Amino acid sequence: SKETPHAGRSGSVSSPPFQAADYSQKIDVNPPKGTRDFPPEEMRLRNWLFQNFREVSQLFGFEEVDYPVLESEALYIRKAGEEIRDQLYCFEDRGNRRVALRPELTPSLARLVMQKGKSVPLPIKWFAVGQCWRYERMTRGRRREHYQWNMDIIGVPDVTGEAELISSIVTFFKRIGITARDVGFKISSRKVLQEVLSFYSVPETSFSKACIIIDKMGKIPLEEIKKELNSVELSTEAVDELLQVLSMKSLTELEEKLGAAGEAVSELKQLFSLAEKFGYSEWIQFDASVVRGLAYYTGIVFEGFDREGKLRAICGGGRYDRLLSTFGGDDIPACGFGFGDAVIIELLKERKLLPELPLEVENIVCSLDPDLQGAASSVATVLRGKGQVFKRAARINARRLILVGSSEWQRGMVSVKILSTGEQYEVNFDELG
Ligand SMILES: CC(=O)Nc1cnc2ccccc2c1
Repeated sequence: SKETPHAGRSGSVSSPPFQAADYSQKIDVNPPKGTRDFPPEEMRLRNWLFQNFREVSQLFGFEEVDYPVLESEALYIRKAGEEIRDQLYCFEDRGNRRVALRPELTPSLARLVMQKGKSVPLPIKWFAVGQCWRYERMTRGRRREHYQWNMDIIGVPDVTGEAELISSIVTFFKRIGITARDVGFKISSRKVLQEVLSFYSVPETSFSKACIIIDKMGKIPLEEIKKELNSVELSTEAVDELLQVLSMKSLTELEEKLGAAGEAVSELKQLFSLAEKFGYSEWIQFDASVVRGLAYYTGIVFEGFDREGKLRAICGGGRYDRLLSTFGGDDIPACGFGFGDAVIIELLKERKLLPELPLEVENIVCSLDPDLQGAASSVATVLRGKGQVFKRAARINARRLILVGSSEWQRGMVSVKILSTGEQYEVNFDELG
């Protein structure tokens, strides 16, 4: 029997004549489960949000980068029990390669930094706004894609990196009308956990697993948390001590527990004093329960939260000094954050801060006479090309209607109407430019 020909298959097999698909059955006009379309109005809001992401990133001297949405699955195979791993949108492509739609941007950044190696001087300050994917059983009806704004600083070993990143997010919030009364940042360090566990000679491999389990606090019962911590070789004594430290909300309390000599306390104190200098102290608080749900964080971690407590975390980030070595590279200190496009829009809706973004058109050119279509096109072309005369008008926030009428046109004139004021005047076509 004749094999059905494969696309891209060379050789003499003749493929059947192209059959237009038979759409007697109407196709499903909705996008795939968990994904969104962006019709014009939604697209204007998205562009407004992303424009603010980009302008803040550039204010802080970050350069924009991007990576393929499809990456090798190997970038995300971490064995710390992360949710992001269980929900990987992965498959085998036609070349039998294991690939995945990226669930986050940081591994791609690490890959590119390694690829660039010594050719890029440090510190590297890159930002990206990219679509990320997860494959969830639709039982939860949650989205399978979202856009994430990331800013990362590579090559800065001290907490000035984290201080600058938090400052950029505060700057973003202020630009869109969010204040320190609306949101705050919970800040801690994974070195708190490390120093507690070091008292109990817990194996290094348990560290990131313990972080992922602790990140589930408040989402699953405490008994379950304790059991899972036991299962990664934490003794009951270690677990009790840990839970007691994680409930701390003041650095003074933490210092009494861990002492002032350790890196955890000294780095947090340094970060809080830098926050004073940046002028965002009112936005941040120490909260030892923050660990974040990504395995690779090694130091300071932070998350933006809504003070009314109705929404999930707005953004999150921290230091990840070991990520490059897990990819077989040399370690370079790094820190960064991710900021999703979903929760922030929910927050703006809640606070009645969504911007009014009407369709904006500078000029409307209409011919009053069917055989003046060509003339109207000439006018529109001139306006699209230069339109200097109207830039001036635009400065006074004019919205104009340019009318091409036969009598005016015979005198080489077009009439201009400032719609906001109703004022109308004639302009010589030759002077339009
Ligand atoms: C609130 C929301 O949409 N979250 C969301 C949606 N899609 C994702 C896709 C990948 C990773 C995280 C994701 C997170």
